[in-house]
Amino acid sequence: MTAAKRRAATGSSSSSSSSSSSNNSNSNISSEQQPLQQQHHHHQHHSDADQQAHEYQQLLQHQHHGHNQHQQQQQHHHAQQYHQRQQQQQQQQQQQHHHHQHQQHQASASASASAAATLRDCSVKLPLDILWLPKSAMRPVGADASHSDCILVVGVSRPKLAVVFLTVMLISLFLTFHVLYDSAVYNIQAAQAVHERHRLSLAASASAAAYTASNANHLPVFVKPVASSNQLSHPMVFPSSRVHFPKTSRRLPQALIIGVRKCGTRALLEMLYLHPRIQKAGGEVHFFDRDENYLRGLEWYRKKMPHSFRGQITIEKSPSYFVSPEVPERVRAMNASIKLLLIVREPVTRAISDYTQLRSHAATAILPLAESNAPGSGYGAKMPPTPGVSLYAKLQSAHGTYDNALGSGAGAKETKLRSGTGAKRRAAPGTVTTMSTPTTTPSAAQLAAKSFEELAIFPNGTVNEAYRPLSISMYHVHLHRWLEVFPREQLLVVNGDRLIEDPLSQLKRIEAFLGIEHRVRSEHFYFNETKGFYCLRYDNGDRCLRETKGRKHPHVNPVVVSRLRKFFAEYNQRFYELVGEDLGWPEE
Ligand SMILES: Nc1ncnc2c1ncn2[C@@H]1O[C@H](COP(=O)(O)OS(=O)(=O)O)[C@@H](OP(=O)(O)O)[C@H]1O
Repeated sequence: MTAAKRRAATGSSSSSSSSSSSNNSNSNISSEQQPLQQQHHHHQHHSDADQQAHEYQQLLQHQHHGHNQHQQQQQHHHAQQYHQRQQQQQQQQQQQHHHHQHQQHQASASASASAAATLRDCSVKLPLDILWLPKSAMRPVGADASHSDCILVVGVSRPKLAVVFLTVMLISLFLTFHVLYDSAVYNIQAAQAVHERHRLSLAASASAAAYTASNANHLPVFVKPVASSNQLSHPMVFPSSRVHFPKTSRRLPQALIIGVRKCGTRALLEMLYLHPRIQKAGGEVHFFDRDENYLRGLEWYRKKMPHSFRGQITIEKSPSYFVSPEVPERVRAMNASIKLLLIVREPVTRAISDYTQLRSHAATAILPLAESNAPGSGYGAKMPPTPGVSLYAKLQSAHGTYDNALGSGAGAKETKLRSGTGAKRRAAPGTVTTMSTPTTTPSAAQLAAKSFEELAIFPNGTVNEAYRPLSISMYHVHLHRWLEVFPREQLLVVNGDRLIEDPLSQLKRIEAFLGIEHRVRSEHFYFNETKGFYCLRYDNGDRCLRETKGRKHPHVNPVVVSRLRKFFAEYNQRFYELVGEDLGWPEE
């Protein structure tokens, strides 16, 4: 279209050069001469504007038939006469001042004429030409049924440039929309967070007042009343209507569940997560107890943490922290004021739970080296442990391989990461593994066949204290190392047996210990008869812990249980002394 316009714009100059070709178009002369004659008569009644429009029409028609017109002009000089008449008529009509309708025609025709003039100047400047033209400037192919007087003409002279132009426009639009959308979503989230904090502060003040009034003289042991100012130490709503939007980020944990394995560490974390001020790491990170993780540095650890708002507490749990000697110092190096949660259970029950888990994964487990390496402590051994070998040394020797023996959860992950050879080490059922003591180490199948009684008690009746499920239950040995590094006030002992029976009592203690308001309520729990445990109730549904939590334990001979309880009585006393609380575990 633009090319056609260009031709129209340069029509007058090209007319002479096209005269030779027009000579070959004599057949068209009479047919085009007639309209010119008709125009001659017609123009006597037309305004100056109409004449300009016709002039422009002729220019456009000239795009297609210019050579014919010029031939016509050359042969009959009609065009010259026509222009002379036009000039005369213009003068007459200017003097007569035509009525308003004709002035409108004049305006549109002038625009068309100026557009035609502009074509000569601007046709190469922009890839897009947009023009309003009088409809008479077009020659419709078929019958014209429309009633409008003007048409919009868009021409693209440089399609590639036009495409680039449009693409840039679209990208700009998209980016603008994206920024607006992000900002809207962020504002909504921020407003919700501010609202939630405001609600929390109101609830905290109300509950603090009520609590002080009714329970001032009945504070439970180890629970410190928490000042409300401490509960919301980072106000985010400013006095004016200006709001400081809270920002989420990954933060290093301010509290750790350090163990003990099989005492309810997962249940505890999930229950705490009911509290809006608690954020939890998804899995067990094992940062402090695995050198390959620890060497990756704190930034690696931080990136394993969930996003949290300022004022929320991030908690991670890795039960093996409790029994790993290097961990307390490493934790203190990260945060000397971190809060530690230690959940314990009656030691023999815990050992049986541990055995149950090991047995259920026996197909992928190996025997703890401690049992085969410790003098006289192998499965085939009939002798009791050598006197003089310290319990701690035995625990150390048992440590590395015990974790490899675990089939799932922390143990499974540890098998892969710590040894890197877990798969190779797995013994096929019925075969003997080729570990350091191949002749005495039983296969997984043999392991699975061993009863708890056989593993825990030697035939001579002495306790196999190097048996890992038992050695982990000697809580005071491990806790001693922690209390050498951290003050007692920084550690809370959670009663795992009570957590099973009455979760709320333990959660209230923990909320107070962490300095957060009481938000976990009895409505958050319901007892699931099928599972035999409390399950969690959320706004969007109920959830029990998976089947690996709350397994049915095998029947253990009561004589063995009694024997073990007597054995642990002394250790338990030492533990009570360390924590300053008697947990009342049975002694036989
Ligand atoms: N509410 C609820 N639901 C299910 N299970 C519960 C619950 N509360 C505590 N427990 C006890 O948690 C025991 C598993 O402890 P852990 O989560 O610490 O195990 S692990 O070390 O992480 O493998 C698990 O031990 P087992 O009973 O031997 O399976 C449970 O007794």
